[in-house]
Amino acid sequence: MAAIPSITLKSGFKMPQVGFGLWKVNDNCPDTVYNAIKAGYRLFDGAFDYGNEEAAGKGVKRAIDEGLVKREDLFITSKLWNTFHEEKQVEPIVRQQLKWWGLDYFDLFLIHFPVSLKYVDYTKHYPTGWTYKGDDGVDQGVIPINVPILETWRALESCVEKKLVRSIGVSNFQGSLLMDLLRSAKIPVSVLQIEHHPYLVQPNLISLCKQEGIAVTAYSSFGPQSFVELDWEKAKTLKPLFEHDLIKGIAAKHNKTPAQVLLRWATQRGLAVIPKSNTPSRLAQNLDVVGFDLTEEEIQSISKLDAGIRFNEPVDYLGTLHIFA
Ligand SMILES: NC(=O)C1=CN([C@@H]2O[C@H](COP(=O)(O)OP(=O)(O)OC[C@H]3O[C@@H](n4cnc5c(N)ncnc54)[C@H](OP(=O)(O)O)[C@@H]3O)[C@@H](O)[C@H]2O)C=CC1
Ligand SMILES: O=C1CO[C@H](CO)[C@@H](O)[C@@H]1O
Repeated sequence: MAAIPSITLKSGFKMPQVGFGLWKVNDNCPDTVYNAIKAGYRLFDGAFDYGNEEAAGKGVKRAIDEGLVKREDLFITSKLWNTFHEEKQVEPIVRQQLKWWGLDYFDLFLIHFPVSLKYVDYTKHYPTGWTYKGDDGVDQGVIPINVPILETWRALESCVEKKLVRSIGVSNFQGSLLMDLLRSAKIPVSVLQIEHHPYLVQPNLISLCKQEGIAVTAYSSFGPQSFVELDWEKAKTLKPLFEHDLIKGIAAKHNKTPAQVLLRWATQRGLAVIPKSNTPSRLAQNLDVVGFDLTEEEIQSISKLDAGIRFNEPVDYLGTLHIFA
């Protein structure tokens, strides 16, 4: 299997181009992380919101204790949840997340969504998520607060200065908001993590990042699949990419699986990917996505499936919760 290339970030640190996503990795998370390291994964994409940072840290610790890897061989990403955007909340929660992982620094820390919500006591409601119930058992929804992104960014810059975090970035930002942040960031935005699959290609946003030297990480690379798993109606209305004739045809030509073609379509265009799998054979297969090349024509034909369909849209859930009422 071909070695995983690295992307040099604006911070100067290197990020592996293929990593392992930790959302919905719940049962046996320590073993999954340990087995992923054994299979060759070096980047793990976590978040406060995934509720499994302590469990993931156990897998990392076991791999380090057994001498499979050293800390510096790994690239650990985590994210700031929406309820910690206030300046005073940022550093304490970064320190708490490091504690859960058993680490003294994160390689990368991202603002998870450009959505600032009222602080929730995570010792009572963990993970906080989009819907949490108050002590009275009533769904309080999520409460917006007036914290500009720059306040949160400054607090993350301070975490870099304190060496709690090596590189910082954002997730789920679109072009204009990213451009606004770039005007004021003192420490560069190293990474933008976005939903990206053939039904949501976002070519202009990716071009902007390329121009600015910001690495782009694609999440939900398999499109509907990740959301069908959650029973989201919108995802069920689209043809699963694994069953799409175009993707299946290209996969057969290269003797690869549709999943590998979808990941290669992204990596060959310079994006990083972070597929998640709870299935050991798929976990291994998703790492083998840099050692073959699609033709330019194949890449273009996959990109033409673009339908501008976004599954992970907070406005959908925020609207449902009537938080602005
Ligand atoms: N910044 C953000 O807001 C977000 C970040 N992310 C990050 O991106 C990661 C990946 O995205 P995510 O949405 O989880 O999902 P993926 O796009 O990685 O898809 C996961 C789904 O595909 C299945 N699958 C995985 N590999 C294969 C394969 N080779 N063949 C067939 N099926 C396969 C999995 O099943 P099974 O597990 O059963 O094998 C699961 O149902 C997340 O884990 C998270 O780290 C994701 C969403 C939002
Ligand atoms: O990263 C994630 C995947 O998407 C979910 C739904 O928006 C988020 O809650 C989660 O944090």
